[in-house]
Amino acid sequence: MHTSDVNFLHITCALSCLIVKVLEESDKPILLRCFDNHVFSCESYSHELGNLTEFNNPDGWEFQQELQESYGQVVKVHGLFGRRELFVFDPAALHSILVQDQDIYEPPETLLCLNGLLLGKGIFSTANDDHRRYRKIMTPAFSTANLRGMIPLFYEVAERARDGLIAPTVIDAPQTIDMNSILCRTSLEFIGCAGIDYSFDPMLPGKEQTDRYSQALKAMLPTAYKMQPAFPLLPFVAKVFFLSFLRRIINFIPLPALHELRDIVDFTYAIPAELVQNRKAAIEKGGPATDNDHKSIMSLMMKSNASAESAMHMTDKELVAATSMIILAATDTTSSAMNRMLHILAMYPDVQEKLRSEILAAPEHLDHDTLTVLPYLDGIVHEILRLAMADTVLPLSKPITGLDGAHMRSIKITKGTSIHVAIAAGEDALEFKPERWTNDKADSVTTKISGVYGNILTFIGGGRSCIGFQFAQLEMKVVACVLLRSFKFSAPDPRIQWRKTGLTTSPYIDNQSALPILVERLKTRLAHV
Ligand code: HEM
Repeated sequence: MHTSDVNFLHITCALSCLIVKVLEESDKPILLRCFDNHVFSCESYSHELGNLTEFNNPDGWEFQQELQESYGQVVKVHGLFGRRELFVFDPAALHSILVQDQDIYEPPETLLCLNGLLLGKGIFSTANDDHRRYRKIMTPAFSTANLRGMIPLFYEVAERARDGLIAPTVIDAPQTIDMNSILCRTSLEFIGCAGIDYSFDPMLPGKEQTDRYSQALKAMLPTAYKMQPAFPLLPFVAKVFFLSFLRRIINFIPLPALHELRDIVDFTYAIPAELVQNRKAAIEKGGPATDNDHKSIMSLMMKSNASAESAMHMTDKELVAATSMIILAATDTTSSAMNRMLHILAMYPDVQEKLRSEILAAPEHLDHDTLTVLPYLDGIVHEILRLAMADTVLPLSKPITGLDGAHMRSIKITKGTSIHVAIAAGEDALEFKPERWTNDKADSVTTKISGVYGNILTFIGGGRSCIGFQFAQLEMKVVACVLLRSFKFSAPDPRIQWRKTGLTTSPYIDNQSALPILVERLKTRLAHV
């Protein structure tokens, strides 16, 4: 089964664009055991913006694919004002960057500063020990035991989407529905309810989603990226100016995008700040704020404030930053993956029917452990999330040849070089094969690349890997179980194109974000809708 027409593989990272920066001069990091290929330099670029335009272009994934196909395992690309950057596909190099030598590769300071100015101090705006501290505080909230407790919430949200957003439209006859808007609302509501115990959207029939907080968060990064050429100044700005002074200066700079961004930042601070205060007050009174409260990620994180270890305590500001960061990290990424899933299922009726049979043979409400082991569902979700199968990517063991003709087994990386981590590669990378995941086949590949499981880099790997990958997989599984029991999906609009939007990809038709799919109610199977 080939899906080049869907280009379904590209789901990218939450916030940091998968660029890391080398912190020390070193011969060590990139050990390339590649065949006699060249470190090619990408020829076409602008002197000011380098290759940024190509990377940020809605069709930027094609550019990355072209780089890999035309040049090889390591490509020299151009950053802002002619800076040398590397694009790396080689699995041994990726392992070195993400796992083995991760301490000498960190996200660029500009990016950490940007995230810090927009969201506050937290997991997305810090490096080294600070980052490790935030990760240590947040990790227990994503434990299997806690995820088990969240499953009923996931079902409650998916069923509200089914009953409020889809069923009323298809009650009499099949209809073409924009599933993108429904899945975006659903994924936000998932993280709202299970993440911070806050309902963004009642998901009632005929009502548009109007939550201003989520819309402001969504607009934050695209608005900031309008000022990307000024990003190199951010570390200086963050070091020299107090935030309160900076805020005052902004009022006098005649840049509409900057003012827009200031208002977004103010607004997105207010809601989590209120949530944190309410939760603290409830805890002080001795009980949870609501019935679900004790299960949400936020309240689980707040538990660390009772820890005897003071480094595990979070200030109110840190909790506010963590709230916004979790919502940003969890929303577009998951809705993009769920969109892919429905698009693929609508394109391949046999796959959809096979999955529906497995779901119908199981009880209607599954617990965590059953959701993790339904084999075909598991294969589909892994396959949708898969980005690269490294064992087929690169011939190994031979040195690389530099532009000067010299053979190299390693490349000297100068301090400050930015490295782009390639997350989609592989000979059969564009083929949709859920079967490759059955019986743990994917884990038996020979060349390991450091992802969180089974040789994929969808969630990156190492110390900055996605903390919510199991949360996301469970959301996708619950959505598949609830929707496939009730509806049949078919005839996706052939004009749907997957485009890079900010940091993830979304389905588009004529420059509008949309995933029109024909939805039919399965009457015999759904008495209650
Ligand atoms: C299909 C859905 C998802 C995808 C593809 C995804 C992907 C990623 C990637 C690639 C990173 C690394 C970013 C970087 O280093 O620049 C990341 C980090 C992160 N993700 Fe996810 N993510 C998803 C869902 C979620 C969810 C549902 C949550 C929370 C509930 C979450 C929370 C986080 C956090 C907190 C980090 C930062 C980890 C750190 O820096 O230590 N993600 N995610």
